[in-house]
Amino acid sequence: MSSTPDTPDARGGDVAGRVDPEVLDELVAMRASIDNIDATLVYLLAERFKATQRVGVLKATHDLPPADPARERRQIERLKRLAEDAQLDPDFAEKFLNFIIDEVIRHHQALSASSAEPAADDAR
Ligand SMILES: O=C(O)C(=O)C[C@]1(C(=O)O)C=C[C@@H](O)C=C1
Repeated sequence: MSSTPDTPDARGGDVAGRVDPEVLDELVAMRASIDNIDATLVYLLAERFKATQRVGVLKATHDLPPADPARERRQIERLKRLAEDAQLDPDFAEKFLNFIIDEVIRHHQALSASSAEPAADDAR
């Protein structure tokens, strides 16, 4: 099942039987941690998209442009500084944020387009 992390009998997957038990133990422990981190990322992204969905509705309702490049620049500079402090590659942080923002802008554009469509009753 996709939401089930590795079970003990699936320990190590491809490398089980090919490495020392201590190495396998560490690999399995690190994979358990990775499973938790990936789950957290999914929850965090879900919350972020809930917030941006609401922003998209506000923008569509009040005729605001889907993208705000100045806000994006400030966010990217801020996250690059945070990434450096956290020893994460700042270029990767920038690419990751841009990937998410591009998706958000697509959602905003779709909302604006659908709110600009005349309602069925108005199409006479
Ligand atoms: O803050 C906004 O205005 C948003 O629409 C959110 C967001 C983002 O995902 O961070 C997305 C698009 C904008 O260009 C800027 C930022």
